[in-house]
Amino acid sequence: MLKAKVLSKYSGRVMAPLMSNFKESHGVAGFANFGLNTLKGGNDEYTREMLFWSKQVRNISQGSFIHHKHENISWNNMVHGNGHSAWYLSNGHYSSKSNGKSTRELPKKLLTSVPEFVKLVEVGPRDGLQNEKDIVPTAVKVELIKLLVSSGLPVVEATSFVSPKWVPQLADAKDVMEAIRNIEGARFPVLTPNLKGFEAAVTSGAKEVAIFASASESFSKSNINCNIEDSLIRYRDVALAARELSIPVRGYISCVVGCPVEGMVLPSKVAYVAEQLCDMGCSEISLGDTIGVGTPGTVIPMLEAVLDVVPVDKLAVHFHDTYGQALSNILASLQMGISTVDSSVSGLGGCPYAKGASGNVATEDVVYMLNGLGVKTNVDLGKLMIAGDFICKHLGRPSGSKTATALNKTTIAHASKL
Ligand SMILES: CC(C)(COP(=O)([O-])OP(=O)([O-])OC[C@H]1O[C@@H](n2cnc3c(N)ncnc32)[C@H](O)[C@@H]1OP(=O)([O-])[O-])[C@@H](O)C(=O)NCCC(=O)NCCSC(=O)C[C@@](C)(O)CC(=O)[O-]
Repeated sequence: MLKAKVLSKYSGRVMAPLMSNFKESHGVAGFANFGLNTLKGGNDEYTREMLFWSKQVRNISQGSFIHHKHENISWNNMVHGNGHSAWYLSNGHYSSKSNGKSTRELPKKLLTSVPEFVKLVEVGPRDGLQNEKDIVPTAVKVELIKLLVSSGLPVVEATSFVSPKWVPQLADAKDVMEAIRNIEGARFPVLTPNLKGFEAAVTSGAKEVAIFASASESFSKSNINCNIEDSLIRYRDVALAARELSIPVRGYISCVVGCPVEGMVLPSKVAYVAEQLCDMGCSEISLGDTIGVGTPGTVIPMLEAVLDVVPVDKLAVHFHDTYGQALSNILASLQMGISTVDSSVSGLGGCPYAKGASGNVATEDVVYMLNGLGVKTNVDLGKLMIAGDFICKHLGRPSGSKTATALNKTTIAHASKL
């Protein structure tokens, strides 16, 4: 019932435009075409949904979407500043602020379901720094966290209480927690893979924890050294201990679209793990495209499957940007009602157990897009860029954020004319 409702609600709005892209890319080989190849792979579940969408495209192509295309948005509009996305200012900057219209006033068919407020969960200090070749000093991590909080981010994932043999980059978890103990204005969840990690986290002052399961057996084994069922048993113990202390638990699911070893991951597998995490009392479930292979074409069916079993207000999305698809996937997720988005300042990150995966979507890019949509985040983009500059200088490399790069270039270009 819910499934049918979700499909009828989203397939027309979201999938019709997407299907024409599928058609165009049909037949292109390689992993970059991951979504489509999985659809072509003869998998029944996908094939059924594919047929459904094709029908929707035929029905809609004569009607609302094509017609709508001419109504409000054109590329010229956007670039020259009459649209909602970017405004050229006299100081040589583009502002991503919308032109004062709320999301509700934006083109109705595509954007009415986008939430008015999005909670950003900054994962840079944890997901970002866990993958650095050189270990970042504790003092730098702490300064980064302070700068991120001062930009207005409401949640900053601070570190992980995992085995230091597995992730030496975060072996200073206790010291980080000690140093940020008195920082106000944000919440600081930490990753805990088992009871040992949970107890250490609580002793170090953690008030929120996150457990991290996988939708792929192979990734579960390489990341936490056990299969999915055993991980769920472990996590039930953590969730129980947390409930006794009234500590909220976030549940992650990795590899929600693809796995570095197994390839395609079925939406039903993701939904199964999501339901288990929900049943054990997770207050939020973050769906991670760990290797960044998803496109809206694979992300939407996955979200539909999860929405059948977990209420939308409990869901968060976590996209790595390996194939440059993260922002489109986020927009599709927002259109489906999800209002919590994970991101990483300057696009830091990657998972040490997912070879080839690049960083998370950059927080600066997400804030820029949300500003353009008129969606509130309470994050100050300028202050966020200061945090990004700080960590990039320390790491000795350019920002992974296109927004930060563009705004910094504009500033330099403008200054050189003065
Ligand atoms: C889960 C384990 C511990 C199992 O590791 P194991 O080796 O199977 O565990 P064990 O119970 O046999 O213990 C081995 C040693 O680790 C110690 N140990 C055991 N637990 C802890 C602990 N909590 N803290 C500190 N030490 C610990 C334990 O005491 C023992 O020490 P020894 O006796 O050899 O000296 C290990 O595999 C591990 O730490 N894995 C974490 C790996 C990790 O952090 N990966 C990155 C997470 S990112 C992710 O999952 C994706 C996500 C969330 O970002 C979403 C996305 O991007 O999509």
